[in-house]
Amino acid sequence: MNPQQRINELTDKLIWYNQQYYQNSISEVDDFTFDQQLQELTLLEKQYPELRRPDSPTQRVGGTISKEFATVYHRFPMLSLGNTYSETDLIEFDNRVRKGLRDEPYEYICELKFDGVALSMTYENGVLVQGATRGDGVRGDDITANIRTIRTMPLTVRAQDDLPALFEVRGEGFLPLAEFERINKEREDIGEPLLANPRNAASGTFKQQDSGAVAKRRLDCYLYSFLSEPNPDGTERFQTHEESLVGLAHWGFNVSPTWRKCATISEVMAYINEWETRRFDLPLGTDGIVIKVNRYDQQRELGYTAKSPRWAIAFKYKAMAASTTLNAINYQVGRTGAVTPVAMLTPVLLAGTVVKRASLHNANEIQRLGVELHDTVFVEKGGEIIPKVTGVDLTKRHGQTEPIIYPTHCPACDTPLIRREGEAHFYCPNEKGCPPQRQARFEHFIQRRAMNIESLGEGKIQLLIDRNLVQTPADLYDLTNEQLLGLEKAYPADDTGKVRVVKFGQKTVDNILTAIERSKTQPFANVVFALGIRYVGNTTAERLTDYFGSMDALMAASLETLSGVPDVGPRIAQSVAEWFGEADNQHYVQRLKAAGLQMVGERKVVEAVSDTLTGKTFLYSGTFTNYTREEIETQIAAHGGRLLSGVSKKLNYLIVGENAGPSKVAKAQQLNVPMIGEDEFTAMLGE
Ligand SMILES: NC(=O)c1ccc[n+]([C@@H]2O[C@H](COP(=O)([O-])OP(=O)(O)OC[C@H]3O[C@@H](n4cnc5c(N)ncnc54)[C@H](O)[C@@H]3O)[C@@H](O)[C@H]2O)c1
Ligand SMILES: [Zn+2]
Repeated sequence: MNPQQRINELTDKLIWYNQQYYQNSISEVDDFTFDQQLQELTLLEKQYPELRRPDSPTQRVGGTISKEFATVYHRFPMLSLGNTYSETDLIEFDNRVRKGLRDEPYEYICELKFDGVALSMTYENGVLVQGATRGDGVRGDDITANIRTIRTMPLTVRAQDDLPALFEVRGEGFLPLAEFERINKEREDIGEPLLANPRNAASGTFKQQDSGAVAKRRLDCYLYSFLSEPNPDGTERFQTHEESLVGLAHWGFNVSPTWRKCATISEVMAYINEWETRRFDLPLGTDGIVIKVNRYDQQRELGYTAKSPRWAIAFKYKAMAASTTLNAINYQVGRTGAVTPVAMLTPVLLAGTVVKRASLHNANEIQRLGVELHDTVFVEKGGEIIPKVTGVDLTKRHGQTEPIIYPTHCPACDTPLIRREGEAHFYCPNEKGCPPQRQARFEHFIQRRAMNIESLGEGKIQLLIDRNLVQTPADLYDLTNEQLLGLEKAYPADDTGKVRVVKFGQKTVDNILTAIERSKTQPFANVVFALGIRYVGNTTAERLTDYFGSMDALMAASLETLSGVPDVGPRIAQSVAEWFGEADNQHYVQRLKAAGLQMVGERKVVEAVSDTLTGKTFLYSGTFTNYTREEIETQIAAHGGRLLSGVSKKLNYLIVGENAGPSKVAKAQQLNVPMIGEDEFTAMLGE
């Protein structure tokens, strides 16, 4: 391939990766591969400057702006950072800095490189007025409503000291690891595809239209930069980056306490080494460290390239990888029947912990990796807690490897597996009889957010199932003291090496029976969630119970009615309708009802006030001065109107509030759906 062809190929590829990464929050390749290709392109362009394309990704910040949000122009451009994976490059960086500053003394501030999304927040007279993404560096997306959901982000800065009337702070928005795990656990629970990694999840979340949905994911942000115009007398608010970090923290901004001032590049190296493993104890993913010249006057002296400051550089850690042997694959069956392959490995030390298993995601992934049994594989730990298999060391492949034959039947109950249209996972369809699915169904039922019978956890359920005392969760309500007292079983050692003994003494039995009795007072929404209908998580359960008010009404609802419930899309509606359509499930619900569980909502069904809105359909978007979300819905229902879940030809009115979703507004315009404000709506009620 000649240089021109290679330059074109790399340019096209990198543009495509950038687009996927910044627009769709998808990583087509790992960062190391991306950075290597970018590096190769940079070198080629240096060698053949005349071949550099005007759209080259070496010349611009990779992000873009989107149509869904209003565009904002940054007062100060938001740049990228030069990056390196090598210590030699760092020493060269240090040499360039020394030369650039003509041997004047200087210091560095080292920070962790947080792996999330760059955000910029503007404050006017101490009030947060705008939050934006980096976009292409010059223009970004206005995501103020989403940024307001960050609990640690001050909406107003109440400082005693004189604040500049206008200033900007910048930082990295991220999804804390614990939150990432929680969301994925919940998604797994209700059969949703899992989020790939915390960085892409954060970036996808910040770009959602519905800030209510954003608020449910507890995003956070670490601030690392302060910008304002100089004081009227020409002096700067802060003289150094260090002062700005201290100042930000003092004003109540969330500054990670992990930064450190370093006098020399060897102190920087020590910081790098120290955090190479310590970073895994932090509450978020990090992928390196950032080194910045401390004094602002020196930063100005060093200046910028087209894309990044010359006074800073990112040192990136190569993903922590180890190589080991793949001994076997364990196929685990989840609550919804999804089969997940887990790699069983010869134990190996990785980022300070011994790793014995790693995720292989699904059948496609096994095929993509081309991995065989007894291969030497690479395992990596990224932001996530569970490491993953990322490749095969083909140089170590020997004659004894065996192709992996993906099971065609459930490893637990031998039912033929099925694959649904467009899904990567295989499923065992034997929901009721498959042992792990049955057990998971019980575990779902007893969890705190459902019926809260957690005293049955840790193997006790398994024993009840093993002894045939319960078939479905409804059987729990028939258990007696005599049946439970004295039950005992020793379970063989698992890979922790401990034999587990499950034993039902009188005290345990009392606790269990009390918890079962008490579960009858759990709210109706918890009962609906406990049923374990695919795609019905806590929030959806609440939406359904609010809307229908009783189990009878919910069971009788048609697919069409279900689809009209706010936040319930066609996919969920279908799943709910199918579930209640099965005779088995109807019988199950009847038994729970007979046991005395809550089958009606506590919130009373809305009382009719008038029929002024009868026959009219509504949808609202944004926030209102005189109504909360709930109140506006109540008003619509109380006056006989109906709420729709999306903009369509069937919609009569879109009620538009502050920060209304631009896509809804655009669609309403396109379909000629009248848009009304809050006051017009109030007038329609005729009150
Ligand atoms: N895998 C892919 O497909 C793919 C595609 C595009 C980009 N990428 C990755 O993204 C990188 C390019 O992204 P980039 O231009 O945002 O550069 P970058 O992420 O390497 O560095 C700049 C960014 O670092 C962040 N940052 C985190 N902590 C910081 C701190 N303490 N101080 C200052 N900034 C901090 C800021 O968001 C800033 O915008 C690439 O090097 C690559 O690794 C990957
Ligand atoms: Zn099965």
